[in-house]
Amino acid sequence: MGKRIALLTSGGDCAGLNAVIRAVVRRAHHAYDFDVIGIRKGTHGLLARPVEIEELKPGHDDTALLRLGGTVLGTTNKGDPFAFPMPDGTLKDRSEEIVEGFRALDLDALIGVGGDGSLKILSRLALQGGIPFVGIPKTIDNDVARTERAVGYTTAVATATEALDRLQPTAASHDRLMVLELMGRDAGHIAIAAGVAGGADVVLIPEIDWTLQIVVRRVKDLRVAGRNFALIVAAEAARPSDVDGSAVEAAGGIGHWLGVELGRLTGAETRVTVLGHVQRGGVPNAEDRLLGSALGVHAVDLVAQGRTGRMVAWWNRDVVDVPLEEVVAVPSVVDPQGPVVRTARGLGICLGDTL
Ligand SMILES: Nc1ncnc2c1ncn2[C@@H]1O[C@H](COP(=O)(O)OP(=O)(O)OP(=O)(O)O)[C@@H](O)[C@H]1O
Ligand SMILES: O=P(O)(O)OC[C@H]1O[C@](O)(CO)[C@@H](O)[C@@H]1O
Ligand SMILES: [Mg+2]
Repeated sequence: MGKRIALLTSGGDCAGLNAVIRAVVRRAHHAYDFDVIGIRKGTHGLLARPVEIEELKPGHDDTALLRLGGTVLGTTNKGDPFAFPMPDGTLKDRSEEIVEGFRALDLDALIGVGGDGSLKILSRLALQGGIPFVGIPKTIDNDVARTERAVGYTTAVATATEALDRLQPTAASHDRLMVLELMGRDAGHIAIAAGVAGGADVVLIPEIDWTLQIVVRRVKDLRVAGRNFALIVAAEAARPSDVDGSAVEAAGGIGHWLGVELGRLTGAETRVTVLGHVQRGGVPNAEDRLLGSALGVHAVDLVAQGRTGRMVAWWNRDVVDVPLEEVVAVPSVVDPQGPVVRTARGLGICLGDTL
């Protein structure tokens, strides 16, 4: 008899999630005759009573899902089941309610698509409830360990690069300094990649110590060298080491703070763009569709083989799987000695630590 497997998406949405959903449903039905139950809004769907679910069946028109941003299942990055915020302001462990919700559905396994935070939560729930679980990495932040790429990352980098393509001509036309703040809760993967691809003059990321003083000097040097504009990229988590970080929070984030400070200290007319959720939405690029499809197929194969407690991953031009406990142990941040940083330095991009 075929298995019944559940599928949920969790954490911040990103482009390519629907390609994953399509792949899981197709593989489950066509190769194994499994039923797939979609759980709505991540773990919230299993907390609700009645649980919020829908049966997912492959349709002849499901290719539309490949092109569709967001997640048709809904998602959440709020309401940690182990410390759930209650209306009275207290935090409550509601994990057992989720396990009960899962058990009541008489399911054989759970596939969860999530970033670092979600995969940590879902693996803990799976251990506690004895739920056979397979994880699929997705996050624009690309900070999931043991995979070279998470679904959604390359689309976000393409969007951020396009933002620089659009900022450069207007910066040059108006003799302006443009600051672009990019997402990345704790990591600078989007900023360093888009900074290189989009020709930034300065890229500031949390993994490399940088000072405002050096950024100011680079901007002034550019002007002396005859450049009439500058492109500064800052990851949202980047903070200067020569200024109290609270000033950044007070300004409303690193982008706005840099805009004020660089304008003041260089005399350049400055404009700030905070790209925000534009990086999460939109049509997935070909790479995220391919990655999402490959990881979705492999996740179902693992369930079919009874090889759970693992995350599917992209490594060395191949689809592989790794133990979840290795994934959740540490996040993947930008390697200051790695190839992208070396490339940036090789191109003469200032990373705020040295001129
Ligand atoms: N029910 C929940 N499911 C998933 N994450 C939750 C939940 N409640 C709270 N969180 C917290 O929200 C954060 C998840 O946000 P985060 O944005 O990092 O999501 P993610 O799953 O890691 O994916 P992404 O990085 O793409 O958003 C984590 O720090 C996690 O602890
Ligand atoms: O959608 P929210 O709750 O504003 O979360 C934003 C965060 O989620 C992400 O987009 C993905 O983790 C981060 O880059 C960002 O810090
Ligand atoms: Mg995350």
